[in-house]
Amino acid sequence: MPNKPILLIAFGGNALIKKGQSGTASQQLSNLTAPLEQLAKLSRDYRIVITHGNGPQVGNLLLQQEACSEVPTMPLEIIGAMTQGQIGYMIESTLDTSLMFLGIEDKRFVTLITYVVVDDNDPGFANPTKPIGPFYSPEDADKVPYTLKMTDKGLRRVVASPRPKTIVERHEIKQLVDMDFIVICCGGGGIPVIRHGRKFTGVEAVIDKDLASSVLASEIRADLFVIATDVSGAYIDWGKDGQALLKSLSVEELREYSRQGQFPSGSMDPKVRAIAEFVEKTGNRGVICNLDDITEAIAGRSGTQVTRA
Ligand SMILES: NC(=O)OP(=O)(O)O
Repeated sequence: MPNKPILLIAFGGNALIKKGQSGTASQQLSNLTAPLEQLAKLSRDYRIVITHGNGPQVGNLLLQQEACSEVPTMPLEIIGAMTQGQIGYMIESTLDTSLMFLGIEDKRFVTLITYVVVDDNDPGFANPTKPIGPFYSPEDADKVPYTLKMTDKGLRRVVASPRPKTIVERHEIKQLVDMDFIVICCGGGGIPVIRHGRKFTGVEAVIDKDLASSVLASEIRADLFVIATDVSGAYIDWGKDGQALLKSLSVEELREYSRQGQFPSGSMDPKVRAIAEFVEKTGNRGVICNLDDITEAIAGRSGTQVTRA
């Protein structure tokens, strides 16, 4: 119903493949079960948009493409589009099962191919920062023909990641949401495109899904923006003896911790910036939480809760 609040929830691609897993289809489908059972229940009270990352999946598909010389290798934005179908299918099939078990037979859902406009002069093209694919040992660094960078979780291949400016299908997404479809979109941060008037051209990059989700959440005026990941929220002094979960704070306080460098640049800081931008633009609540705690976090009892005041 149109009067239900709009919840936009973003799942990390890393959260679909847990630490130590290779990322088989059955592992990813199994990892989706707990979050989607929660979302199926929440669909009674919220209009829902699901976005998702693709870092591990897009990197794995790229490796498969590069390993085969018999057929042409696709450019990165087309591989990103493949992950929208791949992960969208896994989310749809798991959601369908969850809705069926709850006896919610009339709920409709759809996965939408989504373009996201970027600027062709974005500095992200010259300085690759987006980690994709598997982790590498330091001994591998000299053996692979692509750029590796040390992230807070380990050594990974990195690709260009321009900032998202606008979501091309935002009106279609809003209309589907208002019809109470659960909409799965903006997969992998969206397919990066440059706009030339009415024409869009794909560019080789992977957009940060948290930043793209924040743009979409503001553009469709979501009432609540949740980033669900593999940790319980944003921590200060992460990895140190006194590390502490930030439970409830204002957007100014969150920005100040970010300025102090409290959040790792390749993982938590983009989530913090995405939530801060949404709260500043809309005045609505933003939450960072664990994938298993979505319901509790939406109720305000778990995760990091960020508000304007
Ligand atoms: N595209 C993207 O941000 O993916 P991850 O969330 O998997 O890093």
